[in-house]
Amino acid sequence: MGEAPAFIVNDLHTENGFTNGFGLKPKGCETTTVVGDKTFLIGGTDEALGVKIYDKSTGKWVIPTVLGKEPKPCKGHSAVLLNEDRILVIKKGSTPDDCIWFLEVDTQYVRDHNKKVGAEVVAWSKGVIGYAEKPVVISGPSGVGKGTLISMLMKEFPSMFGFSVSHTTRAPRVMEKDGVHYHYTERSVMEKDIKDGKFLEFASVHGNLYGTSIEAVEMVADAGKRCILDIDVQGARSVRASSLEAIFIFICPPSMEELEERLRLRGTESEEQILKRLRNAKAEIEQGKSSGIFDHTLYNDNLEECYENLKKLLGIDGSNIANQQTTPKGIDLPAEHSISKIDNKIIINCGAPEQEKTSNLIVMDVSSLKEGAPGRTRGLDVYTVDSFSDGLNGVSKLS
Ligand SMILES: Nc1nc2c(ncn2[C@@H]2O[C@H](COP(=O)(O)OP(=O)(O)O)[C@@H](O)[C@H]2O)c(=O)[nH]1
Ligand SMILES: Nc1ncnc2c1ncn2[C@@H]1O[C@H](COP(=O)(O)OP(=O)(O)O)[C@@H](O)[C@H]1O
Repeated sequence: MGEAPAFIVNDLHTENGFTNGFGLKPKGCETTTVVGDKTFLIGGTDEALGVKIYDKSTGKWVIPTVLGKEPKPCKGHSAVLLNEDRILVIKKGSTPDDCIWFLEVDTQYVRDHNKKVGAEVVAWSKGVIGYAEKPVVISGPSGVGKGTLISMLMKEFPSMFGFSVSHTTRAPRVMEKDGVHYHYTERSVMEKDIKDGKFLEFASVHGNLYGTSIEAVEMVADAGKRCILDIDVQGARSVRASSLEAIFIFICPPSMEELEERLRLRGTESEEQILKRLRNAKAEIEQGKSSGIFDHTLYNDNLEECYENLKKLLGIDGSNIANQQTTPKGIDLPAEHSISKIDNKIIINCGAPEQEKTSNLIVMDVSSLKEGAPGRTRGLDVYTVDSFSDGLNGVSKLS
């Protein structure tokens, strides 16, 4: 997902315009954005979304570029200039699950490559913007019960949470499945992927390499679920320093003796591995308590109590679960909307609010927009406000 789409253009330019179906005649659903001498006309056909450029200095239209066939075209999109090189196209998806998509167009690329046949729009991104809550990072020493608590959470709220499946060089345990518990991988392969920038974080833990790929986190986000990461303290530190905004929870054992007993009863490690894990546990607990990385510490003495406390932290405990959505809700974008930009905020005006709706303005804050994996954009903060009179400073913040 999120790959830049291939653009195959065959002899497009004719006297009358374009023969590939990208006439892009103004039909009310195209938008134009001016960058210097160039006017970028963004429009859709029944099959895809495309950009056509009018060059004022030559008085000519240049070859249109296909942005992509996803989301499936349907009426209603608009575009706004993000900065001098980028146009953000806001596009309504064709199904309620699609919510809003954003496609980022690298105008520099379109300008430079508009004469090429078979070019690719490199900086093309898309994303479903929804209410997905901040990812949850869970750390703690081996045997403390992280996996057990996460399984309970995923079992009770299967549509709310998604697990970030890490990569590791350690061998699978008897009951573990490749692609479910971990992606089991060769060290050389993982090291190359790390070099290629595919990992959000990685660390050497108990003698093996572990890492969270950007893809692992994005797959959960793309499914509209809240991402759970089970990673060690070093990994948590790296995520803290990354662009991923998360909640950091450290799980502590009631005592070292209890931790040892749990590890031994689990029966998944060799004696040598158990001793190594217990040695590492002391340092991990010290760092977990004092590093300032973690927002919360939970003691896992009684499992049920600890689980209830975890749910409380995540705002899904018994007292307010009735008000919680079990699936993230997307932001609805009406076909009729207007778009404008004020500083780092893009404001989508959805018209007068309907009775059951409480808000009519969607604000996309692009001030912390960051590049994600190739072809993706992350860090777009989206929230709604009821009207301009509310100001733009965080009423009903959604993500
Ligand atoms: N930094 C980092 N740590 C990870 C990752 N995945 C797992 N870990 C940590 O690696 C440690 C060992 O995990 P594992 O081999 O499954 O053993 P367990 O903790 O005893 O169940 C644990 O502290 C995990 O939290 C990852 O992607 N990144
Ligand atoms: N509160 C608890 N009391 C007793 N045993 C527990 C508790 N929490 C977890 N366990 C058990 O301890 C072992 C280690 O738990 P696990 O979830 O695998 O830890 P981690 O993922 O942190 O390494 C498992 O056998 C699990 O059933």
